Amino acid sequence: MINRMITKSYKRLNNNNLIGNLIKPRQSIIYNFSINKSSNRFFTTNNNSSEINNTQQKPTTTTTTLRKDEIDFFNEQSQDWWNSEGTMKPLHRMNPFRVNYICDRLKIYNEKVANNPIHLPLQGLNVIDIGCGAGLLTESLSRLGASKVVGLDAAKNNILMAISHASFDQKLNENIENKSLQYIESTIENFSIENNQQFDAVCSLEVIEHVDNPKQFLEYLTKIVKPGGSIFLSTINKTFLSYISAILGAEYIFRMVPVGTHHWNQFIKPEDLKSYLKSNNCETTDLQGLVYNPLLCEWDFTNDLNVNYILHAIKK
Ligand SMILES: C[S@@+](CC[C@H](N)C(=O)[O-])C[C@H]1O[C@@H](n2cnc3c(N)ncnc32)[C@H](O)[C@@H]1O
Ligand SMILES: [Mg+2]
Repeated sequence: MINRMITKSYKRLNNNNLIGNLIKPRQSIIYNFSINKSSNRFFTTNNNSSEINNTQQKPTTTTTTLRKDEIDFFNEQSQDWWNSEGTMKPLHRMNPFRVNYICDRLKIYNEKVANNPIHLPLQGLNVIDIGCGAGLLTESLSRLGASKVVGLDAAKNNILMAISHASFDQKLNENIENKSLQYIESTIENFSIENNQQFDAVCSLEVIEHVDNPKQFLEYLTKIVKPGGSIFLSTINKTFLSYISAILGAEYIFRMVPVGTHHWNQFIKPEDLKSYLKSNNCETTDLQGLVYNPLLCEWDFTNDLNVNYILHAIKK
């Protein structure tokens, strides 16, 4: 029932001429909305840039980390994103692990987090989720009390689905209304040029293997991290085993994700990621392997970095 309502709202948002008319390609688009609970109708406006703190009206960049084929692919997945048994099942199952990882690492490196109440570990923090999809991690970051959470994705349908989904939860709807949770349709390059704000934590999970020019992606990403702030990245290693497991196994044998989700040549070795981070003044402080059991549909941490891994880095 709730899923049908979310999909209906999402379709209404997607058909909303107001949004369609205002879209300017290659510029960040912030969606503000509220829901009238008695009629279940959305009131949406969007606003190019003025809601981002310290926004400068600079031209957007001419280079892009965006691969159009990837964005087309993810735009098509948006309606199934919150189906925990659907094509995003592995991400749904991974979410509690990565949320715990982020909180545990921040507890060590951020004084505020170390002193925060246990149920609101991110209280007082500014956090951004780059390539947020329809908000799996973004929603968790907001629920954990972050004072500002931005979910940013280049796929418009994902941003609209994220807004639709959040609006059916009282707390998240409140957070959107008071702007402590904000969704933006943009790329990292446009956002980092248009916006002066720096964040206590920048997360980009399962994204970098889908972008063009990961080195440049990280140059832009590291610019929006505060000195002493944290970066969380998760992705897939470029090994023989990752081809067998993440492509043959996950796409062709177990049909866990659609065929064509991943391209082996875009996978990244942890040494490369660490060196790109280092060249942007960021030190990797932790690297953990993640392993998925397709029979139990469960993730676990491992010392083996051959397939999936997550890392934490600190900007100096
Ligand atoms: C596999 S999904 C991961 C979603 C989310 N981070 C999660 O783990 O739940 C990758 C997301 O990255 C987005 N994406 C890909 N390239 C991007 C780019 N250059 N800039 C912003 N978003 C991008 C896609 O639209 C897609 O939603
Ligand atoms: Mg992926």
